[in-house]
Amino acid sequence: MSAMASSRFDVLIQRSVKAFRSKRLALPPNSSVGFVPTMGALHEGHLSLVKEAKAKNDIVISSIFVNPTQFGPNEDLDRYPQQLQEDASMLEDLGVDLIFAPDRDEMYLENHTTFVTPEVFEMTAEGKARPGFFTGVATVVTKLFNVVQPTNAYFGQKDAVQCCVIKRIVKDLNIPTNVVIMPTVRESDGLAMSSRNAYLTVEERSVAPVVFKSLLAGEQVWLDGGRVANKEQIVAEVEKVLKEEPMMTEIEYVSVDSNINMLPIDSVDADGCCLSLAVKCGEVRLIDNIVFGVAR
Ligand SMILES: Nc1ncnc2c1ncn2[C@@H]1O[C@H](COP(=O)(O)OP(=O)(O)OP(=O)(O)O)[C@@H](O)[C@H]1O
Ligand SMILES: CC(C)(CO)[C@@H](O)C(=O)[O-]
Ligand code: BAL
Repeated sequence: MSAMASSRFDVLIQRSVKAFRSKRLALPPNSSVGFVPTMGALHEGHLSLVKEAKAKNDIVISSIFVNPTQFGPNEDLDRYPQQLQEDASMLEDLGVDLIFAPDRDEMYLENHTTFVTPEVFEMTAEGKARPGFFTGVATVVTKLFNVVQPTNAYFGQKDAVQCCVIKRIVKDLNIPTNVVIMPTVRESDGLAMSSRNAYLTVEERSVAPVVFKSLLAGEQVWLDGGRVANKEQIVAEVEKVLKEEPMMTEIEYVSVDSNINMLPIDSVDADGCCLSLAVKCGEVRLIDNIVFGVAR
């Protein structure tokens, strides 16, 4: 993250835990605090979380931090999009009260050794695809919660397993924060908004909506079967639709799981499921999911 040598956002953005804490302590006592953690490069998906936080809380705080511990060795940590000034401007326009945007060294002191590992979620399809990812997420979110001390924290359904992980750490570690999950915001052609969509070429972007279309085709199998279907039928339909698009170069997984905890289920009855996938569109990894049946 580039150094912020004196900008008009100096009051809004706090870069150290110490400075942030003194601002946090100065907030009116008993104010409800809504918190939206992000990695920046904000889009309407993030902003939907901020708007909800604004509507339901006295104070809104957002964080912008590209968390190194959740990136695998061959992932995009060093080229993850960064645009702190633009992000701060968008958050200011929405009435965000404070932004916590620490440097890596501020969040992870030398010899940092304590990690939060939500082991069971390593068994999810996304957990298997990104070993260590959920340990990185759980660790940084625990740290952020300890710094920010939010009343309510807002996360997007697009990252379905992440939502389950956060709910679980809050429960397991007695963190006094209410976790709110918001629906996935999509482009008009159905593509789930994501900061990494910026990596797509024009051609890739034009075919990327097939991801959402394939999920809907999977749901249709379930609907056509009278809201009962075996997982294999659903997965086969999703894969068929994806394979019709040559620019979808690799299907990492298509998975049908419990819509409560994202762990595998045997069959998909009227209680529904979460149908999720990860694919490579060219070199860009896209994830998406839909829930059918009972809402999460
Ligand atoms: N399309 C979306 N709709 C709703 N929430 C979203 C959407 N995209 C991201 N979020 C949520 O915003 C929060 C911050 O996510 P993050 O900064 O990683 O953005 P991202 O677009 O998911 O990035 P990436 O492309 O790296 O996955 C998370 O809770 C995430 O689930
Ligand atoms: C929750 C989060 C901010 C933790 O780094 C990140 O995983 C994200 O942006 O979804
Ligand atoms: N939105 C989840 C963050 C990540 O993929 O690293």
